[in-house]
Amino acid sequence: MYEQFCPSDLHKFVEKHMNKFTDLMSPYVEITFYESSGERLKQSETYTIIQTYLGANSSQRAKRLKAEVVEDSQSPLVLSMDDKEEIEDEFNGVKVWWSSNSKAPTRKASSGRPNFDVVRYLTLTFHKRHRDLITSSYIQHVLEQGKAIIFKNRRLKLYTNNSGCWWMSGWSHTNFAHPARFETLAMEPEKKEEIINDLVKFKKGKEYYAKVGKAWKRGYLLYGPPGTGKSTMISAIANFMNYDVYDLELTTVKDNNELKRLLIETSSKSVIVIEDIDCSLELTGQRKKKKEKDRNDKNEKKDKTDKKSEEEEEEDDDDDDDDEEEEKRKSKVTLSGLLNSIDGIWSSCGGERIIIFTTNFVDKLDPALIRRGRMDKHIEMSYCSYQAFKVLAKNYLDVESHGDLFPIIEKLLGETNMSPADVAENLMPKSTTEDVEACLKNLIQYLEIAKEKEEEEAKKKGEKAQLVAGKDKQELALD
Ligand SMILES: Nc1ncnc2c1ncn2[C@@H]1O[C@H](COP(=O)(O)OP(=O)(O)OP(=O)(O)O)[C@@H](O)[C@H]1O
Ligand SMILES: [Mg+2]
Repeated sequence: MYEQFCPSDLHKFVEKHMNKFTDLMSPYVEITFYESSGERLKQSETYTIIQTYLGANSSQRAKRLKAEVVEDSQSPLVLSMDDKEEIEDEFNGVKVWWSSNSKAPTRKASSGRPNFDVVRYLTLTFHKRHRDLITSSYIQHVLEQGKAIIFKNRRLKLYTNNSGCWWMSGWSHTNFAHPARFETLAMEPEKKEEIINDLVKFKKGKEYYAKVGKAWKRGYLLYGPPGTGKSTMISAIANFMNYDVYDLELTTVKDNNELKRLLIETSSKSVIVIEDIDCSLELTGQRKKKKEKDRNDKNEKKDKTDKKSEEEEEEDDDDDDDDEEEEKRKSKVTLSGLLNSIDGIWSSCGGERIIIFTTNFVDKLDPALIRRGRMDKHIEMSYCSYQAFKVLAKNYLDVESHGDLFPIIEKLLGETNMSPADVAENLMPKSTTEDVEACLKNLIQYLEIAKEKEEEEAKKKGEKAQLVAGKDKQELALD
């Protein structure tokens, strides 16, 4: 007995064989990229990357686009090709076509449970004579470009190891949204240019570092008085490089092992920051010195006091317990631990990292810590120069000159030390009625007061020095 064919079966049969026939005859090849794969229908990373590439390339050409809000992206809306849309792309003079498609859900997933998810996929079509070029180079190009766009658009992250709980270690993060940029950073244009060039060279240096056999990293030491823009510079660097920031608080790191682990956990394309390095490291030394001093003081006291009351002794015991608890919480990171960790991170995971130390007192630092190779570039952040003031005036007041006030400010800035933070503070209008002239006059007044104070202090110092010199002379004469 022949099986009976119903009309729909016949239709399917004809369609299937027609498709096979056209496939055989067609000079075109198709590659399909599915949106999700595997039992748990995990979103395919490749699909997202290609979709991003096509979104960037198609938004000008495609007529129907899909808009989505994507977490972790800087742009509020991310555009991509809508369903059943097709666009043309060209690579090395070869045309290819991409189409965005979807299939109705299959009735059952392999788990046996009903499956309601629409299957989405992107199809790449090209002539079979370009098979090699497309499979070896074009797809690679699409993936690289797509990744670069995702990287450029992502939100930067600020990681901190300071959770507030001494027993908890590891990084926690939040979005990094500091507005500082090199354009708004007040410093001499040549110096700024030099730093930007250094960063650009570093970013493009992957092959160079590989060639000379060095880990792809760069260390910066930013030093200068408070309020001269060290932290602002770090944010400007992170924004310029599009790198995440790891703000490493050394004083909450338990010991050298934890420090090493934290550094190894940092990702590539990041800035690792240790602020006020002089304070962080001295803690260990200071703590030891302080403890020794306390112990000596106590012993001295004991000798002097013949007998102590029981109450006093109990108090002392409590103090010791507190000391021990405090001691446990304090960082046991040592200078050599820090040096080893820094060198370790470069050798074990060498990819694209910048490490920045800041300090107010560069002379206090151990030369080993800041030697070239560890801290490749030493950048002095200095008091506000006239050039730096001009950047601040443009930022805060949107002016590049104003009557004869700029030359007065130039003269005063040359005669006194004022940080850009103080200058900026004085340039900000104190009320809605204050105009540019009022703000500049405020600054002039502040600069004059600062100058007078500096002169007075210098005078006092001079008098003191004279006094000391006079005394020394007298003593010498008596001898
Ligand atoms: N060079 C600068 N360019 C632009 N703004 C600056 C500059 N220096 C300081 N400022 C302003 O002053 C504020 C304080 O500066 P910042 O925190 O960067 O100083 P710092 O050198 O890190 O100081 P500290 O040594 O106390 O940490 C910033 O928020 C910024 O508004
Ligand atoms: Mg700072």
